[in-house]
Amino acid sequence: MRVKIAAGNWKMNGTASALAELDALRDMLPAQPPQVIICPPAPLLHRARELSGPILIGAQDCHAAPSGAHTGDVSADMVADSGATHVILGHSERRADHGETDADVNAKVRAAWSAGLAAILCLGESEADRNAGKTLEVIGAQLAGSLPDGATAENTVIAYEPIWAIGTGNVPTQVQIVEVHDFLRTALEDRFGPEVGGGIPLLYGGSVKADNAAAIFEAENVDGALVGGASLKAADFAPIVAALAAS
Ligand SMILES: O=C(CO)COP(=O)(O)O
Repeated sequence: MRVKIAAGNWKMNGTASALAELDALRDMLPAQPPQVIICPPAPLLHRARELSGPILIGAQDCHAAPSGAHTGDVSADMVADSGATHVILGHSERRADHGETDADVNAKVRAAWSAGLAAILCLGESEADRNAGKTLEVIGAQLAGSLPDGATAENTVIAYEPIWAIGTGNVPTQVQIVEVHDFLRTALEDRFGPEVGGGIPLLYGGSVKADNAAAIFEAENVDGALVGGASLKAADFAPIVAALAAS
């Protein structure tokens, strides 16, 4: 059985006072929680890990190089040294804001694996791609280009995040979610074999809230969610964690 994962991406939100939400979330976890991962901004990683208890901590990016003259960047080793176990890579906001290509993301995933981190690899089509009927083509190319050989169920999580659904309240239909997740599952099984490809968790991300989470988690190949806005407050995120636990 695949691991279920509720991951929260705080993006560029939160200073030290926001860690009270992490503390509160710990107390709101269900008796049999899924894997819960909170990804705060980099300056909070150490302190987040100190108080997160059973909640795992992830970063939102890492550099592909192990060290060197890269002002402002953070290496995968530094992320691991903070106590984090995961790193989000290839998020559409980084692809847009920092011009990250599939090749860049591929190199970052390899750096993450070398540091012992699991990569949460994000893929997603734009609204124009979808309207042009190119969703699966775009997702397939991103998967092939961004995910290196060597992926396993332990070192990789894939998050499908349609760009037009992020922060907009526009959630895809269940049919659209199922189509992409089934496509990703088949692509992973074709490339890595049924055991490895069948074991890599697939998350949905984009406007997941307490009131739509349970329906999204019904799909066979949806193993959890990568949540932005609704992960910032424990009171908003805890019901999503509970819905996943009950799914
Ligand atoms: O981008 C996301 C998570 O990485 C999704 O963000 P929202 O949940 O705010 O739409």
